[in-house]
Amino acid sequence: MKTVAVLGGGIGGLAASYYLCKSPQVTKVIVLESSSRFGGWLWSTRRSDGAVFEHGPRGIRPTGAVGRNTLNMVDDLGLAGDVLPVTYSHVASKNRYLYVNKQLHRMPSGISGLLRTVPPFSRPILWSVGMEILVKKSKEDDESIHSFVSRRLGKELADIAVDSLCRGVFAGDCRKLSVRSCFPVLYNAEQRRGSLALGMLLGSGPSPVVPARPLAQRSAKESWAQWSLRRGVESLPESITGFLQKSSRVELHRHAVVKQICPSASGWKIHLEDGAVSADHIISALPAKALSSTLPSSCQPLIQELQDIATVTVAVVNLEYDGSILPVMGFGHLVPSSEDRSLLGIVYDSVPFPEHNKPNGHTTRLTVMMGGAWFQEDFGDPETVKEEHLLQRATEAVQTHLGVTSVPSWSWVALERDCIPQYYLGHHRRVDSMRTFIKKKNLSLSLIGSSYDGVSVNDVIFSGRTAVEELLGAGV
Ligand SMILES: Cc1cc2nc3c(=O)[nH]c(=O)nc-3n(C[C@H](O)[C@H](O)[C@H](O)COP(=O)(O)OP(=O)(O)OC[C@H]3O[C@@H](n4cnc5c(N)ncnc54)[C@H](O)[C@@H]3O)c2cc1C
Ligand SMILES: C=Cc1c2[nH]c(c1C)Cc1[nH]c(c(CCC(=O)O)c1C)Cc1[nH]c(c(C)c1CCC(=O)O)Cc1[nH]c(c(C)c1C=C)C2
Repeated sequence: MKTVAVLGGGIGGLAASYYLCKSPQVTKVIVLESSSRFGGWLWSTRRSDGAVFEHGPRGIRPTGAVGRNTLNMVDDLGLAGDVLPVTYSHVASKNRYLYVNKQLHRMPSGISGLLRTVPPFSRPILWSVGMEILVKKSKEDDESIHSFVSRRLGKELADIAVDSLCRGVFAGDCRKLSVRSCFPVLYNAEQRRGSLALGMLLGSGPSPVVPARPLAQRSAKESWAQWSLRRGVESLPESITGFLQKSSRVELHRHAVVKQICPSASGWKIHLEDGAVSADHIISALPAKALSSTLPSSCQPLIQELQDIATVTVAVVNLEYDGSILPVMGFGHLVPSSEDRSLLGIVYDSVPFPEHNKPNGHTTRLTVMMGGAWFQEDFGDPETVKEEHLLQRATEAVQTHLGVTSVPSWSWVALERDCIPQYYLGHHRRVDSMRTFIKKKNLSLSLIGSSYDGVSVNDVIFSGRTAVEELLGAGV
């Protein structure tokens, strides 16, 4: 019987609490969240007229073990009726664009797209994929994503497509990000099969077994590419919080800033701004740097490793326009760093999720994402950047990239500080070394959340589940 303290009430902390709560082995779960709300970066604005705007994640992938796991949770929480699926045949799945040489280019997809030379690329993608089979496997234990893709698929794909992809997932620089930690499927395909193409055909290694419950089965049958929720992605943490509130074994604390955690004879003493709580075990779902500042000096090597996990700041600008203003239909477009270093991309939210538009109004919702690894060099110190400046940069980009000359009828600017961890070269060694330290020192501490084993909502939820399984020694 255990008291477990969960530090941080983002989706990672909530997911861990949800799995803990399902086990009769746990006597008490104490969730400590510093802010006034649970959910962390899952943050949706619901306007009184019914329109929904996402300031964090907007689409969640249903595929793979981690995707099925999230859908199973959504099913269990009774949210299946609120799911907004986007199938692979939807225009938002088929059309993704790159903004290169001041023009939008549809990313090649389907066999015919891969067979032809499609601008901005100078030869067919299938040619690069075919040649890739002949490239020898690397003996390095890690490599930057840019170097990996240049070596295997050619510099052009690395400079344009992969540079953009890394901006559209990590808001990061593919020359610094680790292929092993950011795209383990690609790294494993080379290591196990000697080639990406063969890895894709034959599989690149085992993945956890997660049986599909009805919603996940429906997603596979209907070929969903991504999904959201009717009242926005924030409904997921809200629903988990509702589930936890019903349990007499769970204590949920908002405005509870964790200041210090100290190992004690029986586990941990956790110091808050006002008072302290004790726990047998801690699951930390705090960002790595936040956890590092709570640890005692006896944990010095761990403190240093946690501090060394970099993060980037992203400016997220939601815009609403009257009428249908888009020149093309699709999920959105990404901008490679060679075109504009700090303008990462624009999501055409109204296309995948028209249900989030103002009902009975003809409007278009867009989200412009800026900064990331290039934030400081363009905008300077996040503390001093002005919202009006970010809004102006965002509307100018909509004008130049999409030819929209009208003024947005509504806007929201969010400066999201340190919101995406960057898994730089050697990240896997750092994470291993932190977990080895914890084991060697017999610390009853689990590390979960986006700082370690994947940044997607699915990865973060799965990290919560894995930590609970390791703690309780059973499937949950
Ligand atoms: C703009 C943006 C777009 C994204 N888009 C997608 C997407 O489309 N699909 C996708 O799958 N993922 C997406 N992600 C990634 C995903 O949303 C995040 O990686 C994930 O939400 C991180 O969850 P977390 O619980 O690990 O961390 P967080 O959400 O950061 O939660 C940590 C919590 O800890 C709290 N905390 C911090 N310090 C303390 C302290 N001292 N004491 C107590 N509490 C503390 C914080 O307030 C916070 O609530 C996106 C992220 C961003 C920022
Ligand atoms: C332009 C900046 C960003 C956009 N989304 C994100 C950033 C930083 C964050 C983000 N997007 C995705 C994930 C999860 C990845 C996963 O493993 O599920 C995160 C953290 C999903 C995603 N978005 C794009 C791609 C290619 C992916 C990967 C999964 C998938 O294929 O669906 C493309 C994309 N993101 C943004 C835009 C404008 C865009 C382009 C067309 C916004």
